[in-house]
Amino acid sequence: MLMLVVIASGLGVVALILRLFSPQIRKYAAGGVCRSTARLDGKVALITGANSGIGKETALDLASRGARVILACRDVEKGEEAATEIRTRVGGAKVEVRELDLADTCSIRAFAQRFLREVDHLHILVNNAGIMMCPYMKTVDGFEMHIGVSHLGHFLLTYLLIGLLKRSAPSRIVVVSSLAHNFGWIRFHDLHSHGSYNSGLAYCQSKLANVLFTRELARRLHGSNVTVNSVHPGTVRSELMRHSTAMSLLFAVFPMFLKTPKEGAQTSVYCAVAEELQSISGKHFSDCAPAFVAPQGRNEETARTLWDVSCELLGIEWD
Ligand SMILES: NC(=O)C1=CN([C@@H]2O[C@H](COP(=O)(O)OP(=O)(O)OC[C@H]3O[C@@H](n4cnc5c(N)ncnc54)[C@H](OP(=O)(O)O)[C@@H]3O)[C@@H](O)[C@H]2O)C=CC1
Ligand SMILES: CC1=C(/C=C/C(C)=C/C=C/C(C)=C/C=O)C(C)(C)CCC1
Repeated sequence: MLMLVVIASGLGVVALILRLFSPQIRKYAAGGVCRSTARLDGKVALITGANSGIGKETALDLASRGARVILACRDVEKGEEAATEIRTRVGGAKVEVRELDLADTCSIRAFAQRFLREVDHLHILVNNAGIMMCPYMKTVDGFEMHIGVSHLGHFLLTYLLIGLLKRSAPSRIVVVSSLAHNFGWIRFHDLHSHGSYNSGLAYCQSKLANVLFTRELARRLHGSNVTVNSVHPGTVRSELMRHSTAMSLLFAVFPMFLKTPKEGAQTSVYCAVAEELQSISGKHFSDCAPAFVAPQGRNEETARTLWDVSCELLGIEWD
């Protein structure tokens, strides 16, 4: 009984301290801000998963700088709602919605075909869409959902659009990864978790794949005036936690530690527009500053092997 009283009082004290210091914690949690005032008039930006969270706020920011922004969403209705909100918040915003399901290579190919037919330039590609800790699921093509959407889907999309990005240069690719890449490793022997599945590890693997893809692509794009950098957006209140009750609870109990989606979008925007990053490629950023990359994210051999395996799985040749 006494133990329970001690624990309850302890928790009460912690809650009180958190409440007292909430404004300070919020200020710290908000993180870095993109200070660039760069305009994007005449530029075209494409953002995947732009109907919610970080993607929507990234779209809003780029639209407010004058860019024509294409929201690539798997649910067009949700995309249109986001576009309407952006038009309301940014007068004269040039936003369009197009259907793209990264869990289906036919959808990715159809999206790219139409995009290449109808859009002349592409200056900014933000590979933002992602899914976290879902129950075991496969994409239409039989890939495990995390690696299928976050890595393989974006790999194919980038492959199909790379010619346009090169013709539109200077252009930039931003890959939204995560601090979670630190806890991942690429399971080449069982990339799709047929043997055993852990949703957290599957997420970490997909985010590590984002970092490795960024570095290998940067190496291959050297001299093309197309740059690619990866990003950790911070811990952000969004719909990403929808599959994890534990995470949702943790986030509900400690809201002051979380970034808003707008704060979470700052590093993506920074990598997309900052003048000082014009020729920076293959790097990882967090809070609008260079960030630590785990050793497994710096391994060139792993990056090359992942590249080859990805090409094979997608049935493409990309030299
Ligand atoms: N929130 C956080 O704390 C962190 C987020 N990140 C990364 O940030 C990125 C954005 O996440 P966030 O904004 O937080 O989460 P949200 O869940 O709010 O946004 C994810 C977006 O990805 C879309 N998406 C999911 N699956 C597919 C698919 N098959 N095809 C097309 N789009 C798809 C979702 O569409 P729909 O709405 O239809 O499901 C949604 O628009 C992710 O890559 C995530 O891993 C990284 C670190 C921390
Ligand atoms: C422990 C702990 C927290 C949990 C942080 C977590 C669990 C972050 C997860 C980040 C993710 C999922 C990144 C996505 O890529 C809070 C809520 C900050 C509050 C303070 C204590």
